[in-house]
Amino acid sequence: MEKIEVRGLRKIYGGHPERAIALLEQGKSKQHILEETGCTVAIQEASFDVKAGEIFVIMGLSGSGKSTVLRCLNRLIEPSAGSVHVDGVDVTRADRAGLLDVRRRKMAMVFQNFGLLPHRSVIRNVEYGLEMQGLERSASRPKAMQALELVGLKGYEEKLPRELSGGMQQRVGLARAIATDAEILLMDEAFSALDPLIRRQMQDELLELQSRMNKTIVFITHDLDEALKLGGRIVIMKDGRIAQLGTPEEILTRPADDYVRAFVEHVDRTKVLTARSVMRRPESVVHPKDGPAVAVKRMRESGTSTLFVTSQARKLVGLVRIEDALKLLAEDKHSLEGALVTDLPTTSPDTPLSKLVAVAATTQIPIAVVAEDQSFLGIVSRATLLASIAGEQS
Ligand SMILES: Nc1ncnc2c1ncn2[C@@H]1O[C@H](COP(=O)(O)OP(=O)(O)OP(=O)(O)O)[C@@H](O)[C@H]1O
Repeated sequence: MEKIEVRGLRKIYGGHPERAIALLEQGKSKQHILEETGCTVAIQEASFDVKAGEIFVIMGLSGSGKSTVLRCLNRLIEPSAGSVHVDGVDVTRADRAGLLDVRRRKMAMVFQNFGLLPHRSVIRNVEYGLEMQGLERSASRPKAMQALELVGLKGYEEKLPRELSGGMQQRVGLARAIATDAEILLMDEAFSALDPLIRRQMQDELLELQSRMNKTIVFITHDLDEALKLGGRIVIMKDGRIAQLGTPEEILTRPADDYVRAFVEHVDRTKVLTARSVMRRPESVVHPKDGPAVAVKRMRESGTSTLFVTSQARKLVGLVRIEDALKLLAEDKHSLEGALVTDLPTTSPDTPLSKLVAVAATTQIPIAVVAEDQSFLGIVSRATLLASIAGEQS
């Protein structure tokens, strides 16, 4: 069971949603439906799952339906059709009391314009969500203090929102959401009102916080760079439909259609793509005990002049060059030992291409991608690296 399961979600604004839905099912366009019925189709159809602990980004241009989808999750907007399950409970069927409980305990929202109460001090703003949960001041104060400390605002408790910068105000908004202990944070363009520098700083802080909090976060943005940076997975919305759902790497390397392709065209791929997404399995490897004859044969078969040597447990041992293997063969040696190059360029699978480029510049041999336990995962050759940066699709 996923944390949030959305199935067949639809939202039509206007007086005759049934007619609009019937036309939608006939495959009519948003525009046609608007002209015919006066209804705006905000969500044509959306189905997706959000996993516990992930940052799930909903991204799209203005009017694509992101905010409507987010607000259907806690029914701030009433869906016209479809279901939303949170921890297995259908929110769309919840009664008023059940719904209030979901909004107060399960999901907390962080808004673009911070949503702070101007006449309340910082700490009283953070306590607000806890008051809504019915907590006494004596119980809410320590929780609010803890949340403020987590977002780096210790010492600002008694300030008023207007005495803080935009970035700090949004930290108060975040602290208020965190203090409620809600497992799900709904963040609606939460950083869009901030200056670019502060915005990037807040993104970093959110990632850092998330590594400690492990909440489930649904984050809306119209900014692709922000989506790629924050999203474990990203939904790209277009005209109230999901154009693509995937990891940042999938969206960059395998755009689902021309719309997504055009969207991602100008992204700096070297910051998003990692060694894992461009590495290839080597044609073959050799074990140390296989000896030079086997090594030479494998290199000839695969047309390469080097071969990686791995242990039986697939750990990287080193590399052998064809000229050295031939020399061993001529000397009638049966072990690769004398020809093993062990000082190799290696990298972790999570290294971004921007860093790999620097490694590739220092070596002629492919870079070996190894896991933490030295398991050999694949290779990145200079040619692969250049092609990936240039945006050639695999
Ligand atoms: N209350 C409403 N009444 C009528 N139409 C609405 C209402 N709210 C949104 N819409 C329409 O629904 C569509 C989707 O809007 P929505 O706000 O969900 O998109 P969005 O992607 O979040 O855009 P933005 O980034 O501009 O907020 C748009 O065509 C919008 O005009």
